[in-house]
Amino acid sequence: MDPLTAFAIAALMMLLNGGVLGILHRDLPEALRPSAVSWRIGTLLQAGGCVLLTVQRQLPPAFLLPVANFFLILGITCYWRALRQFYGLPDKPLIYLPLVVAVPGMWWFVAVTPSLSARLWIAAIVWAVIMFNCSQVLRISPRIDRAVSRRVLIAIFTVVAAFMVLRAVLFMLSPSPGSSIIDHTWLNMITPMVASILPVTGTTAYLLLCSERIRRQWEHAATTDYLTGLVNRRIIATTGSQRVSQAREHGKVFGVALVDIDYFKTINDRYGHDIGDLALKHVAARIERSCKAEDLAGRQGGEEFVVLLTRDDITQVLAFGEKVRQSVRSAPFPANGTDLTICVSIGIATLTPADKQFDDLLRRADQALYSAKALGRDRVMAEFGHDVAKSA
Ligand SMILES: Nc1nc2c(ncn2[C@@H]2O[C@H](COP(=O)(O)OP(=O)(O)OP(=O)(O)O)[C@@H](O)[C@H]2O)c(=O)[nH]1
Repeated sequence: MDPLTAFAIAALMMLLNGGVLGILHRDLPEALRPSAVSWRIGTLLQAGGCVLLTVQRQLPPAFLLPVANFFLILGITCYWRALRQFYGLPDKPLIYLPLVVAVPGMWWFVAVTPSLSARLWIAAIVWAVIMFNCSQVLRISPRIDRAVSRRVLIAIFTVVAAFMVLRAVLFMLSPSPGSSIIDHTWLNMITPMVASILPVTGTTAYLLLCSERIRRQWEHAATTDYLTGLVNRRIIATTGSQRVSQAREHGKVFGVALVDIDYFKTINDRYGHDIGDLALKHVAARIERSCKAEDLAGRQGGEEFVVLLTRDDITQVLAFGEKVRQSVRSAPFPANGTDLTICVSIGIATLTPADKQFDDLLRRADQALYSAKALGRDRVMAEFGHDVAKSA
């Protein structure tokens, strides 16, 4: 097989991948589509560049080589753009700078001062710069994305960049360098294969990156309360059961605080549901501020929140409840031009040997909360009628 046939096969594979991505991208969520479209354009441009390289014997090099390189470099620039869009980074015209510099340079070293080695170096540097930036976009986002496909893409960008530089170096070191990129050297043979790694294998890795993002979004939606951002009832129940076992194993005090906004219906009726929602977010934020890293706060439903606490002794659990109550009371929040002070009632229960499961603990915290409401609200009650504020 000669290098031109290899370029033709590579172009065909890229076209197929670009076509498949074109069909599949409609299945992606709205937020991922701009990035998928950029990736698809990148793949089709790469294919276009390879098609042009297959007909290079038929067209004048001064026209063909700059145009083919324009397609190829714009293609990888589109990958860079696609990754920036994927991670929500703003569009930056500067990403087209390598293209703007490289294409006239290519033309110069074909038409004015012909030099294959200069062209190879321009290609090597430009590809390395763009590949490096693509991997940087992926590298700075590990907290958002721990997908294996992210690491695969970084590896692909690194391999392609390294190959382009190696190709220029080997060409310079070769005792009898070929006069064009269609000579039958092993380097020219593997060039189309390495060039197709990105649009072919890279596209698969990119699609897996998208599917991992979708999976995470589903997982987040299934575990998080959409309004407050706290975990939902389901996670509280499963984590609560785990913490019961852990507390028994390590001899720690495990407590539950049920936090309920007082007269919440009145807030809704007087100020409207939107302000009610703001009040829920406000209380959620005050609770989170009072939590330690190992605590877990969640929304149980309506205007009720739950906090799972592991402490050294019971007084620390009770102190947490009082801290939350005072934190909410002391921080009015803006509602329709006025500062609204809201209060919460809190019921607290700690794990006892008699508790069989997490629900038993939750039930006793609920009874304590009921007492706090019955005694006039804006207070913390522990189980068995222990009024925290009064005893402090
Ligand atoms: N804005 C808003 N309101 C909600 C939401 N979920 C439940 N509610 C409202 O919360 C109110 C709860 O009212 P009640 O159970 O009577 O509680 P309350 O008025 O706080 O009374 P106490 O708890 O006894 O002090 C109802 O009006 C529900 O419509 C929500 O997500 N957003």
